[in-house]
Formats: sequence, C-alpha cells, structure tokens
Amino acid sequence: MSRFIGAIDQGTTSTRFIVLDREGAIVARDQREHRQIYPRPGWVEHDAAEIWTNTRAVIEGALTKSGLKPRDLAAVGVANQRETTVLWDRATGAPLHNALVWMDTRTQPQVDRLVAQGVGEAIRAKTGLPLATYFSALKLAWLLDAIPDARVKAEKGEALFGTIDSWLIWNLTGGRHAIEATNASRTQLMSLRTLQWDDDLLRLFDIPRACLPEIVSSSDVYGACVGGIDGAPLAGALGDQHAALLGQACLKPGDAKNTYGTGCFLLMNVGETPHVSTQGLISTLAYKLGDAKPLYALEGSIAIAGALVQWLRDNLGLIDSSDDIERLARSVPNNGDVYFVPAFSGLYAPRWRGDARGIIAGLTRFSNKGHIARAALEAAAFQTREVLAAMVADAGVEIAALKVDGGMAANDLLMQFQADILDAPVVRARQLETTAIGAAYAAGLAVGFYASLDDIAAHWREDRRFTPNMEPEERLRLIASWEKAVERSLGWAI
Ligand SMILES: Nc1ncnc2c1ncn2[C@@H]1O[C@H](COP(=O)(O)OP(=O)(O)O)[C@@H](O)[C@H]1O
Ligand SMILES: O=P(O)(O)OC[C@H](O)CO
Repeated sequence: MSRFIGAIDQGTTSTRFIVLDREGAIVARDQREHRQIYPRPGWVEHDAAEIWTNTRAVIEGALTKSGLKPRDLAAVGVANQRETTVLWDRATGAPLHNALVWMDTRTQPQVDRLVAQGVGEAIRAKTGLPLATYFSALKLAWLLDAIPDARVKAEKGEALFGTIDSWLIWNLTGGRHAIEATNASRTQLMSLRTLQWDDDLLRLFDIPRACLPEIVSSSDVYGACVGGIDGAPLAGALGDQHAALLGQACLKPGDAKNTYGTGCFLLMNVGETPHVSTQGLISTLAYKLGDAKPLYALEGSIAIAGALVQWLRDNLGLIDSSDDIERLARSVPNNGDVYFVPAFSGLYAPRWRGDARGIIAGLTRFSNKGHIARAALEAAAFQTREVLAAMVADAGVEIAALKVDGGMAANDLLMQFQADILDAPVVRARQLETTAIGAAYAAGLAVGFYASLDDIAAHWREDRRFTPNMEPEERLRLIASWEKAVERSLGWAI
C-alpha cells in the first residue's frame, strides 16, 4: 500500500493540503488564503470557484515541494468549514452565486419570523440546533429566493445544494453529489437521530428535496479523485470541528477539545445518544465512521476568535501579521480594564443573541493599542469559559484539562490566560493541524491504512501544559467586568 495519506483542510480563511505518514507525522504541506467578500454589513461570502482553484493549487504545491506523486497517497480526506452554503448548476458545475458563509447574518429576519411562529423548540428537538443565522437551511432558502430561476431549477434537480465538503466531493470525484453526515447535521434539515433529511423540516424551510445531496458516512470511499491527485481514493470527510475532535483523539464520552481558528469551537464527545442541551449548547454529530454506530457531541460555538486578530490586522492595520499580536499584547502588563466583545455576527453559544454587535468597553486616555490587542485575545478566553461552564452544567462532567489546537492556540499569552480564567489546565497538542489530521484519520480508516481508532489514538502527543496561576479574586473581577461588557453589546442590531 502507498505510504502516505492526504488531507484537504478547507477553512474559513484558507485552504491547506497536508500529507501524513503512518505515524501521523506531517511530511508535506501547502496553504492558500481566499478572498473574504463583504457586500454589506453582516454579509460574508466566498467564491466557491476560487476555493476549488485553491484546493487544486495547494494539492499541487504540497506534492511538488515533497516530490510525492498521487500514487503515493493511499487515500485523501476532507475537513471543511461547516454550514457555508453553495448552490451550483448541475450541467455546468458553476456556482450560481457566491457561497453564503456560516457567519453571514443576512437571514436574521427569517430567523425572527420562525421564532415568532413558535417552531424553534420543534426544530431544536429534531436537529439539536437553535434557530440562528448560523446554519445552512435559511441560507439555502435565501439563495433559492434571490437567484432568478433557482427555485425552479432546484425543484428539477438542475441546481444542486451543498456545504463545502459536498462542493469538494463533487469536484474531486467528477460529479458525485454527496454530503458527509457531520456536515449534514449542520444544515438544520437533517434529523439527528435518523441521519436522514426530514420532510417536516424541508416543508418548514421550503427546500425542494431534489436539490439535496445524498448523506454519506464520515469514513468511506466516495470515489476516485481527479483534480491533481488522480486515482487516489477520496475516502473520508468531516466538518472541521468534528475532524479536530477525532484528530485530538477525543474518542470516549467526556473527552473534549477547543479549536481556536477563525471562530472557536469546543466539542465534547457524549457517546451513542445525542444529549439535548439545556444550557444553550448545540447537540451535534461527532462522527459516523463507516457502518459503526454514530457518535454524538455537545458543542459550544463561538463565531469570532482569530477573526478578531485578522480584523485588527486588515481593518485597523494594528499589526502586520496575526503572530504579531502576542508581542503587542505583551507590551502592556494587563488589559488596562479594556474589554472587547467581538459580536460581529451576534453572539453564538451559549447566549444566541443575533441582536448583539461588537463593542470595545472601558476606554480611557490611558488605553493604547497594547490594551486593545490584549482585550482581543482575552475575548476568546472569556467566551471559552462561558461555553465550558455551560458544558459542565449540561453534561454533569468535570473536564480535568482542556485539549486545545488551531492557529490561535500557538499564542502562549492567550493559552496561559485561558488556563488562568478557566482555573483549569490547558493542554496544547504537539500538532496544531488536528483538523487536517482528523480528516486523514477518517480516510485512512476507510482504506485500512490505519487499523483502528486505538492505532490513531496512539499518535496523540502533548506539546505544552499551561497551569492556572491567577488569584481567585482577580479571576472573579475580570469575569464580572467581561459580563458587564457583554451586557452593553446586546440589543444593538434591531
Ligand atoms: N499567533 C497567533 N495569535 C493569535 N491568533 C493567531 C495567531 N496565529 C494565527 N492566529 C489566528 O488564527 C486563525 C487561523 O487559524 P486556523 O486554525 O488556520 O483557522 P481557520 O481554519 O478558521 O482558517 C486566524 O484567524 C489568525 O488570525
Ligand atoms: O474555519 P474554521 O476552522 O474557523 O471553522 C469554522 C466552523 O466550521 C464553522 O462552523
């Protein structure tokens, strides 16, 4: 058998291709950012064609750099930004509109209408998801209404819906219309228990069944690849946060990880039965490997984490690169009483307040850019604390230590502050690319490259453990001020 596994990690800001060996070590890697398109306040779009072009480019880049050939890959897996909604033409394969990105808030009026109809609880009971702009169903309905003839074409199966995994599976296999189950669980159209499209939900959201893809398992051979890795089996896909759960070897109930990327997503494995949250968390599929029973997870989703660092870089020009934020934040000894609530897309878990908007609170003549940098980093930690507290209350389990990964987890200052504000150890994985690694595991398991979950669990390695070192009074003071700032952010967008 070939000696390597490939994984595409199609994230909110960039696309990567990595190649792993059997021990889980990365032997090749390439990455490209794509355009973030903001047509109006609150709207966020991606060009799906650009994403496919970048996917091919990073595959070629990684193979060229390492001198590997497609035949060296035993299989390829996909991890992807979830909920982002693509509609394309079956005949031409061309997108009919820019993709609506998960953090886009244009469907808030439709959310409000459904909330007023009182259907929120029924939807949550079936899908595990609250009514929010975050999920795909309302984005798809918006596209079907906004694009001329789209609804008619969708009813005839001539316009096809997919999340980014579907879009890549379609292109990589030369035309298979499929969606992987964890991604389908984020559309708000699938029953979490049956893992099938649900007729009541299709009626409620007014979605024609003919445009929907076939739901497939997270680990299975979907087809042979084209697009630069010709012939390699495409054998696994997972929503990126589910992939990170697998990549962090969170395989048993109670195992949890937090991924700090564009947003921040804390997932805990809850075993073979979905856990209905009473604390504002999402009940979601963890993964469905081949014919094995599906496993479920509780999730706390935070929309803006690393995206705030990018915003300081791109919109304010405060830093040149994301890494620079640590140095800027270290230029001051503390936050100087400045708090940044990054409610750019409202607030997600556990508050679900679509009416919140971003604010910086506590500014005085003393405040400087170091304080703002520090407040931006601390925002991810404060939000994580809220989500973790909700998870502990919901599931009734203590999390002894939080496993972390993602681009922002490289930031030592943030990780130490996270441990301090949680009053719990934070354990950084040696490999921060756990998302791509999880996708590689799913694909590798499907083709027998990895023998079992035990085989992959043995690959996990600790990089560094951050131990809490903050006085309780100081922690409580900081949390109280953060909560005051959050109160100020609510009710801004009406
Ligand atoms: N050293 C750092 N400190 C803080 N944030 C960082 C650092 N390095 C990267 N980031 C942030 O992490 C995010 C990239 O992480 P990544 O896991 O690649 O995200 P995604 O998969 O969402 O594209 C970006 O938003 C970037 O601003
Ligand atoms: O692109 P990421 O890694 O921030 O992940 C985005 C999430 O999948 C959105 O639900």
